[in-house]
Amino acid sequence: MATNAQGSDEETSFLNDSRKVEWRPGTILVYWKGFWLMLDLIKSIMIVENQFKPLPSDILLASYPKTGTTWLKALAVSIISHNSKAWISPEGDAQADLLQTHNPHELIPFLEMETFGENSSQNINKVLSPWVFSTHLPYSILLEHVKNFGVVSFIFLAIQHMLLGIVPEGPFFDHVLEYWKEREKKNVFFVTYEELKENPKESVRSLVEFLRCSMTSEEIEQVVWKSSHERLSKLDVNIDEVKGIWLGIPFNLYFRKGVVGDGKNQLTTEMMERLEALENQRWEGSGLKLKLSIANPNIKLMDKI
Ligand SMILES: Nc1ncnc2c1ncn2[C@@H]1O[C@H](COP(=O)(O)OS(=O)(=O)O)[C@@H](OP(=O)(O)O)[C@H]1O
Repeated sequence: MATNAQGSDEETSFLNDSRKVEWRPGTILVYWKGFWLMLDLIKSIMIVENQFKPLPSDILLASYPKTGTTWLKALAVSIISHNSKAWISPEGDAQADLLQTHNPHELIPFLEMETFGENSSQNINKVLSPWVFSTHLPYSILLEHVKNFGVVSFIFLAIQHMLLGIVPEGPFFDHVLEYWKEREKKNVFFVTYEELKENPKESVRSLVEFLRCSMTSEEIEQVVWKSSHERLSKLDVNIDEVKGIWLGIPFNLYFRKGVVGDGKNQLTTEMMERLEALENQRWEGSGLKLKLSIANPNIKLMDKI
């Protein structure tokens, strides 16, 4: 099927009969293959399907939205740039501290937002292998639509925060469960926000090993500091309201509090109970357990989706 960078209505006409909801004024979510996705995102998946062929050396950071993607991207940049020239500064300096001058999202693009055309960040960022990209897409959709996806190493980060119910890439419980089931595969590294918070050096050490990089304890400490919320949230690049915008989102919005458990302050008892019921229903017997912390106080909980 021919595709252009925008995707076409013809390609997505099969969605006409799908369930749809208006998530925000003007933004329609379509229920597709078990998940709620923005129509434009579905079009992008068609493009990815046609144009992107990952290599075994590529690395995919998969995460549910608001679970700590920005942090994981910062860690990956710090670790990988220590050992390879995956990114270079505009001045051509492979050793430059790119997190000082770039928001992590600028350095590691979302697969589903790439057009793979002449000006894509694949061309801008990828100097040498490995190419690192990220996704909020569910595992099953990637597996079905991205040729060779199975060979890519991927790191999944979940749990601390979440957006529940009818939200892009939701439902949360199903999204996380799909990746969780893959966690024992050799090319998978599954980590949670809580683990990273509780023992950052140990988690980063495991991540360094998974990425086949080598670092001393001091270097790992440096990576933890360089990628920390405390540091990044204060950098000019992430505060400056003029320069600091990516896909229409000001960079400072990626750094709210970063505190595990804060969501409890935003939920009523009834919401907590419904959440627990949903957790029991969807994760029963899986070994997954929620440590409650919800970033978005405006969540809508849905029993049945
Ligand atoms: N470096 C670092 N260290 C620790 N925590 C961090 C970091 N960067 C972002 N955050 C916190 O992650 C939350 C945002 O999640 P995401 O980055 O996944 O958002 S997004 O999906 O990319 O929009 C959001 O959590 P809340 O503050 O609780 O809302 C951020 O504060």
